[in-house]
Amino acid sequence: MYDSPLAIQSFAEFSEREKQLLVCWDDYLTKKKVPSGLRSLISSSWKRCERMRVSPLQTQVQVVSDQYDLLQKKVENKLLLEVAMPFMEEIFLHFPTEKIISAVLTDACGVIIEIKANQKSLSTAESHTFFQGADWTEGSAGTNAIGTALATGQPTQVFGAEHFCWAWHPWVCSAVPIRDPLTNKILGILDISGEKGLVLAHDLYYLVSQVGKIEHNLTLHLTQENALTLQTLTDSMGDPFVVIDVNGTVKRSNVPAKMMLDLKEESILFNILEWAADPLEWRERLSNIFEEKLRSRNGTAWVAKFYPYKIAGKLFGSMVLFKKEWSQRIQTSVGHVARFHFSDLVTQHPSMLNLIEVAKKAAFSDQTVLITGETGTGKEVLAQAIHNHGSRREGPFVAVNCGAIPEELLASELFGYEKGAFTGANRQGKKGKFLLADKGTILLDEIGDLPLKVQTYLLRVLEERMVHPLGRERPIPVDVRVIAATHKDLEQELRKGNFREDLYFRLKVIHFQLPPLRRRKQDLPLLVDRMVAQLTKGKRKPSVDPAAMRVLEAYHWPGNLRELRNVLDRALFYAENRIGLEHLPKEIVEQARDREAVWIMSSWKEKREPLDEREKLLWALEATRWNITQTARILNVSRMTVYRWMKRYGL
Ligand SMILES: Nc1ncnc2c1ncn2[C@@H]1O[C@H](COP(=O)(O)OP(=O)(O)OP(=O)(O)O)[C@@H](O)[C@H]1O
Repeated sequence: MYDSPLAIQSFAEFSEREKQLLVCWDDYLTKKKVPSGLRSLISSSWKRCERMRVSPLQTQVQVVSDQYDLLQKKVENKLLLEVAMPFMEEIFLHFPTEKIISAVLTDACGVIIEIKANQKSLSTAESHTFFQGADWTEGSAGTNAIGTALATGQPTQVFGAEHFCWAWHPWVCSAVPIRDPLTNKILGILDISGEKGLVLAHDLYYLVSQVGKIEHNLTLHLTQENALTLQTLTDSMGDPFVVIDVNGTVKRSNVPAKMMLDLKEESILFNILEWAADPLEWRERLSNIFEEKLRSRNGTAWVAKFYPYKIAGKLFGSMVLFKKEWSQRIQTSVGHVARFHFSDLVTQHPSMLNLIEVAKKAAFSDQTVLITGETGTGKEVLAQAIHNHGSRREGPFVAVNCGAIPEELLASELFGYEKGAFTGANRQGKKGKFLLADKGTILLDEIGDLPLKVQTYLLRVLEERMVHPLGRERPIPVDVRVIAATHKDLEQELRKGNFREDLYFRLKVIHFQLPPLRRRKQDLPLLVDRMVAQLTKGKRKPSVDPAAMRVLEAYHWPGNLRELRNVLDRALFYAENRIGLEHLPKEIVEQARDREAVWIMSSWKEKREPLDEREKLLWALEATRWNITQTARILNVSRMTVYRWMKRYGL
């Protein structure tokens, strides 16, 4: 049989085809044989329905979403909804006014998340479970344009008795998958369903062209979002990052670049830093990946790694990532002095308060301490506070980032070497970090990255309290308190064979696990206040708007305290005497709002007391900072309804 995506080719064959299809449907169900007059896309779908035990006599489909789940789905599909809605409105305007016809949008699982129709159509659709939250996949609803388009990934029209379930035989529906422009994954389905007689009124090709426009707009949004995500991501990186054009003009830079390299947008990268090589030469090299050494104005040595920035094969410039030279990077605290004290660990969180109490006691012992926690939770800050509180406070605090040192140099960096120990070694020999930390504390940061060979040396040092510099016959006694830190799950590394069990138990004599910031939200106002004070260093301290604080409280902080500090640093860079929403990265504001909206819905759910219309409206308006579109989405009504209710309740 022909396999056009269209159910019928011309209106002239309408009644003939209608009868033919009914016979096909009857034959298939009674005689169990595939009728010849059927499009193969339909016969394949019927077979799938049989396998999935869909009842051809069912009159309803599964409803998977209650109000809360539906809201979750809307939040997850926020961008799709935002982009598709204007096109659904446009389609709706083309509908014949008195006819039963609706435009719907589903998510990638075939669940309806938006519907546009006149009142009459809505009531009819309601009786056929064609409403928000209903599952229109083939498994739930049998052959239908939405489910079959999802199953085949193709634009699909399903007419009359082509529907596997008789209850939808009075209908015709057309559906087109909307795909993610970047990954080509189906994001959802746009569908028009209506009375059978309207088969030609809603041309499948019109829908295809509307979906084309939706996908185009999605590309534009994604490009903008990517730029925003990139900005937030690069701001929270901690290392300077810039994008330059082919002339070396800085087009984009993150906060660390502005602060540490004193770079401004539109300045010429090659003119403002002191380069080891002639910048003119390597301008030519921008189409390749390469590294260059340089010094910033304060004398810090950096390595800049250039990555070509190409769009569709054309070179636009370069993305440049700066890293401190490893010799400067491995030592995280400056001048072997610990800056942080327990008084810096502001908290009201019960488990943090308890941790601080135990850590204060631990500060007076010489036992090895292991500090674990996600990146940026303050592991080094805690290590410094322990050092500064105990009897070693007058001694040095040496912090070593084990993950930043090339593996072949790690042992000599930690334990030192005698003069002439190996080719390329410093003539005078080198005192290792352990000896530098004598009478003080050594922090072995990123201990999870320590190669197995060096783990063996370290275990020996811990057991013997002696170091063996390379090339030296006799070991040297050393009096060091060891604190190790990692964001890795060491037990998992142990199971994978990447970490020695004996070393693990030796290190975790006292173990502190720092909670992520999202689990100590009550500390946010305190932390913000303290960090803003630290960052403004005695200058006039800007206030933080309550709205901005609420966003900070709602955000989930994957980069923890470091990310918070970077966000505040960035905000202070732009703000004058108050930090407002406009000074926070847009992505953080939007994510926080979405989360809050979900939270509001869940608290309604928990409350279980029916809220009246005005109360619900107020909650939703508050949650979205009076954003009408978002409020409408939360309440599952149109924007016009929100305006009407606001007027009705004098809001
Ligand atoms: N209690 C605090 N008060 C102020 N700032 C803090 C505090 N804790 C952490 N920070 C900030 O967060 C940054 C990251 O902290 P720290 O380096 O201790 O985290 P970490 O857990 O060791 O991170 P990583 O695992 O990435 O090494 C610090 O540089 C500091 O700016």
